[in-house]
Amino acid sequence: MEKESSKTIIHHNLTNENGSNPDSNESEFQFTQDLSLESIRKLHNKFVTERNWEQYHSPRNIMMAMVGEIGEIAELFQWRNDSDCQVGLHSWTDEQRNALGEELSDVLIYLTRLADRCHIDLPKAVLDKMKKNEEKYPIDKVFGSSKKYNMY
Ligand SMILES: Nc1ccn([C@H]2C[C@H](O)[C@@H](COP(=O)(O)OP(=O)(O)OP(=O)(O)O)O2)c(=O)n1
Repeated sequence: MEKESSKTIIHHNLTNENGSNPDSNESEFQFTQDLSLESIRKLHNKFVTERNWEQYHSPRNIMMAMVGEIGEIAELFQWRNDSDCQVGLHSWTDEQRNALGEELSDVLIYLTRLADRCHIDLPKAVLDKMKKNEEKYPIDKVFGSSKKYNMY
């Protein structure tokens, strides 16, 4: 049987038999299409090689850089009240939203770099993990509940 691409598998998981996503409608938030983890890995690899920075990019250094960037995300949220942290972050200024986008990007860039430096095929690992999550949390058992799997 022909091997299904990651893209096809994701499409199957997110759509019903009519090809539409049962969990969303057209007006809901979506990402820009078609930026794969592999393309991020390649772009960043080029950026690093052009600067002769591979020597600094050990798995441990990249892991620490990623944690630092996660701290920068936490800083953008710290001391805000609940009403300022609602879905969509509509009360944030454009400047604050741009800053968040930059920090999230730094984390994603370092995450793909960390997977690359550890020779972990991240897209495959994500699909495998999603499958495991689905098996561990069957919809009929967990619907509407946020308990951990060992509490059912
Ligand atoms: N040795 C490095 C340094 C930077 N970068 C790349 C990956 C990140 O996307 C971004 C991080 O850059 P900075 O360390 O300058 O961090 P910030 O952009 O968060 O700046 P600041 O710390 O001033 O907020 O640059 C990298 O790959 N390797």
